[in-house]
Amino acid sequence: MSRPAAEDSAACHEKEFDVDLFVIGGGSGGVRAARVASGHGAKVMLAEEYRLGGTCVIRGCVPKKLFVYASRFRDTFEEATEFGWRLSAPHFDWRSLVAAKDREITRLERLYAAGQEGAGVEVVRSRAVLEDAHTVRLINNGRRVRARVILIATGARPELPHFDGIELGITSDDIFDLKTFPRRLVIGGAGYIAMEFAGLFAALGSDVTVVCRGSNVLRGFDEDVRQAVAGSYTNRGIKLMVGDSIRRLERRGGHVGDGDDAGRINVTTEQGGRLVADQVLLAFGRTPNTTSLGLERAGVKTEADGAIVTDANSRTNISNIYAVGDVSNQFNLTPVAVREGHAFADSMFGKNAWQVDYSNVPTAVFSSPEIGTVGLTELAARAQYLAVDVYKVRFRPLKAAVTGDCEASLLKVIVDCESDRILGIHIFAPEASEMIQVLAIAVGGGATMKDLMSVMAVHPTVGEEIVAMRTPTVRYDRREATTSPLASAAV
Ligand SMILES: Cc1cc2nc3c(=O)[nH]c(=O)nc-3n(C[C@H](O)[C@H](O)[C@H](O)COP(=O)(O)OP(=O)(O)OC[C@H]3O[C@@H](n4cnc5c(N)ncnc54)[C@H](O)[C@@H]3O)c2cc1C
Ligand SMILES: NC(=O)c1ccc[n+]([C@@H]2O[C@H](COP(=O)([O-])OP(=O)(O)OC[C@H]3O[C@@H](n4cnc5c(N)ncnc54)[C@H](O)[C@@H]3O)[C@@H](O)[C@H]2O)c1
Repeated sequence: MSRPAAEDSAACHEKEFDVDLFVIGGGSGGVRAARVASGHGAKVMLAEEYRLGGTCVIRGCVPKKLFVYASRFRDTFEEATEFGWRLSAPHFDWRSLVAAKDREITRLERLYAAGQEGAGVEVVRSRAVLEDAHTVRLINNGRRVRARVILIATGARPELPHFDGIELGITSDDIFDLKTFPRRLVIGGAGYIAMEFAGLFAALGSDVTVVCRGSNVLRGFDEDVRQAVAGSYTNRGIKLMVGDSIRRLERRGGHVGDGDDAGRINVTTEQGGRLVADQVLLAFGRTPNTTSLGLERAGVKTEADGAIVTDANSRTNISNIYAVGDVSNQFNLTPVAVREGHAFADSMFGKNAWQVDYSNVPTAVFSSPEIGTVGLTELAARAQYLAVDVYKVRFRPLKAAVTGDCEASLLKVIVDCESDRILGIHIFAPEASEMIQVLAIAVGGGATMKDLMSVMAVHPTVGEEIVAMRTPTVRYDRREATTSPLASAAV
């Protein structure tokens, strides 16, 4: 598609601007916004300082999921023998996995570049910073670009607290490219990244310890799911040190840069625990990329944590500057960044203005088994609604009957008693991410428990359990101040 010349495009009629839209950051939110805006006829320039595709493609969702796939072969090999297969001892080669991952993200990066080019977006490989509310400076060559509208889509980076020796740790940015497989991995934090990498590295053969500051992992998730995943990880040999955090890291020998990036690290925890690790993964959350971006020169307001303050249209306090994705630190998920970028571009440059609906954003943790969740947790529902029914079932998938796996899957549905509407669904089971994607359609559409029960099952599947629920396990009723166990289901 040919790009409209500056003089032809709507805003660049005003000759004071070089482009209609300047996008800072070529990650999930930025590339979507740039492509869609260009499709609406805007003259668009996008600056990316590292690699096109951003966190998700280069060092987030995609490489992580590839590693998760790799890790699941361990169970598959073991289970296969129960189903009659005879295999010679499988051997895992870390470097081959890293190389396969590199091939795929390079392919995706090229696709992203082609997508931008095909849409007529001018991509510049440079860090970009704001000079004022309409001027962006490219650090590579000092060029100044005047833009009618600026979109900040710079994402986030790993948050690092302060403790001695923290520089010996690595973050999720580094873990995908380690030269040597870490036989002993200590992980600080117990959120998404900690739990996903704990699970996958344990399955690949690492001895994993998670140091969790809180009383349980995955704060904010449904309590039953938190307990289920903690129990499952413990059964799989992952050590969970709850109520503790890392105090100090010290090198024990070996040198960084000697070709072996596993240097053996002594880890001391606040509770006096001592551990030895080849690598220490720091997974303490992420902080918005707003440092040295020139926001103060443009007058853009941020929160104390650096997040850009935006309204429901992703607009900042400066009327021509917008921000989407992790840089506004709300739902730090790829599909949210993408949708924010799309809504911004349609609303600003197309004929259809719309806003992102943040209710019922589904999410998954790619542990094994997975967690899938949408809507309110049981505790949140009980706080917000007068009467809540909780349907809960624990079961063993059919495959487990043959493999002898004793791990129970969990399905949980939270329902508003007054309207019968489903408020939340929480799953800890194989393929929970796939199930929750589809169930989110029902929850977002206002489905009731009666609707769910009326659906015919697909048999034999894991998902059929969710349409087979008939009686609530427990009812919390503040109208009558009662809590009644309603079913003796095996929970
Ligand atoms: C390990 C990990 C796993 C994850 N897994 C999932 C998952 O399974 N599912 C999910 O939904 N989400 C996942 N996420 C979150 C997801 O990656 C982010 O929410 C998403 O990438 C945010 O998109 P974004 O466009 O806001 O920012 P990003 O994708 O981070 O893009 C920002 C881009 O801006 C560039 N940049 C920054 N500053 C400048 C500047 N001044 N000039 C030029 N360029 C700049 C950066 O280099 C980067 O490419 C994961 C994150 C991590 C870290
Ligand atoms: N599957 C997915 O969708 C997926 C996967 C990975 C990451 N992400 C996104 O990336 C974000 C970042 O992931 P994350 O796991 O780093 O963050 P997180 O917010 O999920 O978890 C951070 C963890 O660090 C702990 N923590 C924070 N500060 C600490 C300190 N000083 N000492 C000890 N513990 C501390 C918290 O208690 C928590 O357990 C996620 O919130 C999510 O939005 C999503």
